[in-house]
Amino acid sequence: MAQHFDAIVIGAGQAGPPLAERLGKSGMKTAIIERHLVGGTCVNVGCIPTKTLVGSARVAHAARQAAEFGVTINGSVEVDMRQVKARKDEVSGGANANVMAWIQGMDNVTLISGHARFTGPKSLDVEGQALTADRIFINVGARARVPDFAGLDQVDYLTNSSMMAMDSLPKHLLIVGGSYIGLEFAQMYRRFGAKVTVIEMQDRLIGREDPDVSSAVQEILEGEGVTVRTGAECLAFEPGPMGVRMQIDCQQDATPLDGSHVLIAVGRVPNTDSLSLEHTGVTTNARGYIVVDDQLRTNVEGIWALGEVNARGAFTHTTYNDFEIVAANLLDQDPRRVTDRLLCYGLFIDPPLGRVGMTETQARASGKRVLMGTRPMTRVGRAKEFGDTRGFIKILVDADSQAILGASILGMTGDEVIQSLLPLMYAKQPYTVMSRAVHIHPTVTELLPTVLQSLQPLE
Ligand SMILES: Cc1cc2nc3c(=O)[nH]c(=O)nc-3n(C[C@H](O)[C@H](O)[C@H](O)COP(=O)(O)OP(=O)(O)OC[C@H]3O[C@@H](n4cnc5c(N)ncnc54)[C@H](O)[C@@H]3O)c2cc1C
Ligand SMILES: NC(=O)c1ccc[n+]([C@@H]2O[C@H](COP(=O)([O-])OP(=O)(O)OC[C@H]3O[C@@H](n4cnc5c(N)ncnc54)[C@H](O)[C@@H]3O)[C@@H](O)[C@H]2O)c1
Repeated sequence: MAQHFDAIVIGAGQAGPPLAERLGKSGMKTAIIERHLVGGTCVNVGCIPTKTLVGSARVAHAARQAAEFGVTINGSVEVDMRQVKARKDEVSGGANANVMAWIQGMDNVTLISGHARFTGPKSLDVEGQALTADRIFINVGARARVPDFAGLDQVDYLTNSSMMAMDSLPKHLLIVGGSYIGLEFAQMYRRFGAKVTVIEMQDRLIGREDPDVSSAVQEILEGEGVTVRTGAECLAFEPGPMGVRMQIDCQQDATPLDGSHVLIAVGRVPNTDSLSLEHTGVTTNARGYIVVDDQLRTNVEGIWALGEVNARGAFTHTTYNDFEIVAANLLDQDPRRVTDRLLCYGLFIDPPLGRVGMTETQARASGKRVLMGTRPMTRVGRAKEFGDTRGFIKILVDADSQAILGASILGMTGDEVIQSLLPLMYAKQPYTVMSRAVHIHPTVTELLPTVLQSLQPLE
């Protein structure tokens, strides 16, 4: 006999727990099913542990630069990778424990451990346990994509998940994929003291960003001793003298690359392949992501998909916003929509890249009349005072509506500074609101009005 619930949430990532809480509070008998660790990717193998490692790496970097700031460290700067990992485990483990305690304290919510598979549009099997529900919310996330590279099965390789168990320093870390995951690991391991080589298939790093952002990021990484190989189209692996031997280029340069470890960071695949979705009629796209409408409903009545699995966002904040959208529509009679959301994210190298809205490339392709303002961080007082003038600010404005279209801020605190543009963009106010506003000195943000006062038409 199946156990019946008013609502079932599959996956306790970034949308599942807050949604289960709201559903339970509204009086619905709710179950949340998790097959591994509550908190999902962000808490256990994504944002939280990686940013904790970025924090350790930043201190190592700052300690090595101490003399430039007139600070003497007697003795060499050493990184104890076991302690680095222990600190990461404490922060990430603490977050996981908090999510667990939160779920266990929810009214009307039962946590069920195990892997869920659909047996029908309103029924599930969780390792032999039959469950039914009137409403089912899919929040199953994604995992590292591991392509079928020649010889990869002959070597030990790492993904963002298995990297979390590292408590020693690789001699030479080879990172396949020069995008968000690859670059954050590249800089942090270089700062920990490893030799690092990034191997990217495209002709530049972070191909979604503007070319000037890609080259400035490459310069930052190379300036710290990371080796970057772009245009690497023909990869093959075999065991080698250091651990792994890689063939990168089959045409021009046949010299193999020897590394002690290899990290595969070439994108994500959705966890829909083990959900038995064929029993539901839910539509997925060619890459396996669930197709949803603007309010996150699938094509099957009573089934929603939230978070990375719906391909409408690939970040923790977009996943959490998915929860807000579903809860607002279902429980608050508030018709919030995905298309109300503005794109924003960070790349947490140091200094970080903050991004909102359109890139320059997208603005040029939009057909709009576009104005652009830029400023190198070498002309930002705060950056000079704090000794990090790498990067630049770039803001794009619609010449006709005066709306801010997008921005890239690569530079110290760029991930924070850029967010001061967001309320203006959500409020659909002209850039002049900001360019006329007085900001605090000496900060990076105080230069945003200056940049906006020097807008020029895009050529
Ligand atoms: C290395 C790394 C760094 C990142 N850094 C950032 C960052 O700095 N900022 C940011 O915004 N984003 C970052 N992200 C992205 C962010 O982690 C994800 O976008 C976010 O966690 C997605 O949340 P989700 O709830 O959709 O999925 P997840 O967090 O993956 O949660 C899905 C959950 O569902 C469970 N599950 C899957 N299938 C089943 C099943 N059949 N039955 C039961 N349970 C199931 C999984 O075990 C998992 O717990 C990072 C990602 C990675 C990999
Ligand atoms: N700061 C953040 O918010 C943050 C940090 C890490 C990850 N994430 C999320 O995780 C997602 C996945 O990140 P990612 O960096 O793994 O993937 P990605 O899809 O952003 O980039 C994959 C990279 O690998 C390259 N690549 C693909 N195939 C290759 C091959 N055969 N050889 C060499 N290079 C190859 C691509 O050209 C691309 O540069 C992102 O979309 C992002 O949303 C976010």
